[in-house]
Amino acid sequence: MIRVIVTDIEGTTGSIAFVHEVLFPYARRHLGDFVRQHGDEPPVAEQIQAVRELAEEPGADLERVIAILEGWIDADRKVTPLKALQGMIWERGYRDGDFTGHVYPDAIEGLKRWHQAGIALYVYSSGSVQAQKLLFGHSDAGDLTPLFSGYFDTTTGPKRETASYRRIVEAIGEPAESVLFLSDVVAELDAAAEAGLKTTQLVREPGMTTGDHPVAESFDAVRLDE
Ligand SMILES: CSCCC(=O)C(=O)COP(=O)(O)O
Ligand SMILES: [Mg+2]
Repeated sequence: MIRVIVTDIEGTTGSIAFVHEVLFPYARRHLGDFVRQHGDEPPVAEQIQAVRELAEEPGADLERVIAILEGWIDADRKVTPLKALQGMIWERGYRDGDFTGHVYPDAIEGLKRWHQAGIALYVYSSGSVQAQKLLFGHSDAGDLTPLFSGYFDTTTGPKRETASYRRIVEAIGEPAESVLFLSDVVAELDAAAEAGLKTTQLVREPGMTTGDHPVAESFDAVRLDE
């Protein structure tokens, strides 16, 4: 019996286009100014130092750090310091009303229905926990954060590694087989299934690569009894 649902964001609760055509370009546009203005503040300084370590360039000055981060945005690297800084930058965009978080109508309804039925809902995204809370807190349908019991990001581990899902299940405190993971990416679902979770792939676009997981075109079609 499914007691917990853990959901991916990009391609699952919301569109890939929103992330790649709105969020990433906004972060890229504001990255340089943000790092120059806030680089001395401890939460930002910590991530700048993490960039130097991850890039193995301990002597990188601020402009070099900015260039490394811009390269990582362009390559869609799911690395923690970039994801943490993007979350901080998006905060202003949401606050100023430059955009709202895209969530598919069927996802909004599905999340509300499952929450109402007593199923605990969690998010697992490469976007930082701050970014996740911002997206659902400033969604097209208003504040959806009361629906969620918790959030996981790359500080728990990469989404394509089985160990990440073992950590999530341990943190949630439920048996793996009572946890359903929703994602559009087969490699993420494979890793979750390897850890014993139930899985369903969201196939929102025709022609997407599928694997050995149940598929659903929308949250309406997600089965909890498979
Ligand atoms: C939290 S919204 C931004 C999502 C993001 O930065 C990203 O890289 C998408 O990752 P996901 O794991 O949701 O596919
Ligand atoms: Mg995804």
